[in-house]
Amino acid sequence: MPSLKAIIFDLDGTLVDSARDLRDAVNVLLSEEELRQIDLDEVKSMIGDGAPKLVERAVSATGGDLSRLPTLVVRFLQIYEANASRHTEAYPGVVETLSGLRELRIPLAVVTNKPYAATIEILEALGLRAYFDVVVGGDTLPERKPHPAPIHAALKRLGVAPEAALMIGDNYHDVQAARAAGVRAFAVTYGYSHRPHAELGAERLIDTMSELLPIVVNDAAT
Ligand SMILES: O=C(O)COP(=O)(O)O
Ligand SMILES: [Mg+2]
Repeated sequence: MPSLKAIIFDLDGTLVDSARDLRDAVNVLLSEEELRQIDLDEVKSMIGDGAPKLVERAVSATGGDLSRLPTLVVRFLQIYEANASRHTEAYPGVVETLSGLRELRIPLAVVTNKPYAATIEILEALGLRAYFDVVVGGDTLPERKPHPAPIHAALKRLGVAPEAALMIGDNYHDVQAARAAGVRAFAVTYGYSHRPHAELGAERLIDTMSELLPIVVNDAAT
């Protein structure tokens, strides 16, 4: 990858496993609404398209009143933002990889559909904030992935052309957004993909983040 000038990471399901904190916050909301609780697998199938969509899916799956959605999303964010990093942890190999990429002086960005405030809280709590030159949240712009605008915004702030960048995500919307932005995309085979990894359309699949650094180093050497 000789021309690689920046790497853009998705957050949930790619850098961090945040499903337990999301489940717990959703369940506080659901119990306030006197709706049934959801389990970890259910919440994983609902993550990926931002907080409003997560709340909509959870309320709809548990038979709640969707006409109150805007209020419920505001309440969910209050609950979640106060507890976003209790159980959330970086996946294996993430810290070493980010540190190795920084040593190679490759600019790094996070482009996530998670709201910006919770994103920063998690990155700071896990000691990851300093690795990233740019962080774009799900509420930073009017558009979010799979729209290419958040990726374009990150690249503009990094001063890097799309063809010199690589996106890494766990979900279809990451690959779609990257494609629409003219950026290459890899996908991880863990995380919360809603469809089989082979069908994500990624140029390459990686089973753990530890695979990334050797790929970047080897490609740069060829
Ligand atoms: O908050 C979400 O639903 C997903 O966030 P992600 O874009 O980091 O996977
Ligand atoms: Mg994700």
